[in-house]
Amino acid sequence: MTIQWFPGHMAKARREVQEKLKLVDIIFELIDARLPLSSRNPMIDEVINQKPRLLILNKADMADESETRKWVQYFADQGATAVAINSLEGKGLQKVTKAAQEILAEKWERMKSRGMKPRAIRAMIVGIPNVGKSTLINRLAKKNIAKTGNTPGVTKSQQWIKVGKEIELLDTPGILWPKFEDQEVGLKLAITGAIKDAIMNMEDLAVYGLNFLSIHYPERMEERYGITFVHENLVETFDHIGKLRRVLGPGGEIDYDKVSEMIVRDIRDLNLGRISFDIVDEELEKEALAKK
Ligand SMILES: Nc1nc2c(ncn2[C@@H]2O[C@H](COP(=O)(O)OP(=O)(O)OP(=O)(O)O)[C@@H](O)[C@H]2O)c(=O)[nH]1
Repeated sequence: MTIQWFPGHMAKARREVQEKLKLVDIIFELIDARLPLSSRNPMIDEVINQKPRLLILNKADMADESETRKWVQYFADQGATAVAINSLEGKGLQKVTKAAQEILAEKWERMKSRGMKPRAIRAMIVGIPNVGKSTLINRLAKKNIAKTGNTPGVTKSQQWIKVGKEIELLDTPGILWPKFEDQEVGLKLAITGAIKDAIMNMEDLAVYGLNFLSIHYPERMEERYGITFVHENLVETFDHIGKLRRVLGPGGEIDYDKVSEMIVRDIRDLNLGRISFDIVDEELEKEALAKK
């Protein structure tokens, strides 16, 4: 689904999330495990305004496991709880309930001490488009209540989905816009398929992907494309990959558009293995530099 995020749409999306905030005890902020920073809404802290939150790193099956572990620790160091899951196959979902209970444990104790009856934790899922909100809701509901790819902004009455005895989840997620301001973030979102290809140049994406691989995963690049770096003259690199993978036009010439598409597809289809595009050490370096 493509959403054009005009200022009016952003204001509306924000208002919709904030209206529902009153109904819930906790926000499940869904992010892409391959992009734990780039796939967050830039104004999320302001939007949810101190509401307790659990960070859920979805699509962990596609991310580099060692990076995901580091990201969970990174967030823990910042005092935030994060869990990694795979909504598509329903893996790790029990961590969501457990973490939500831990985050709200004190509040629940206080409620109990005031003689209030224990009740289920009320939660809502919030995240940028395509991050897997509907898939997770369906998984948690164990049946298809929320349709995948549903249209935002369609008014319907709120329904609560029971997730075991412990959690009640709003059936419609909050959809917020991704980060636009940073070109590299845009490339990361596009290469993982979070934003639509129509607005991205495939060649730019392929070149970004190859450069990223050469820095972070050179051995995988070597295995698939027989090279570990991107030649200064891009044509040489594309010629090499095109010949090796036989991506040729009708006259036997290299078809550069097809080579670009193939590289992007290879990355998205995990033909180069599980890749994380936000790298913890890079972020820590940036933070250290900013403090200087
Ligand atoms: N591999 C993998 N794919 C997933 C996972 N979760 C969701 N997906 C896929 O990601 C795509 C987007 O999932 P949706 O659930 O429609 O995402 P959404 O956030 O509801 O998207 P919008 O309706 O656009 O806001 C679908 O193709 C899902 O199958 C996951 O944990 N692993």
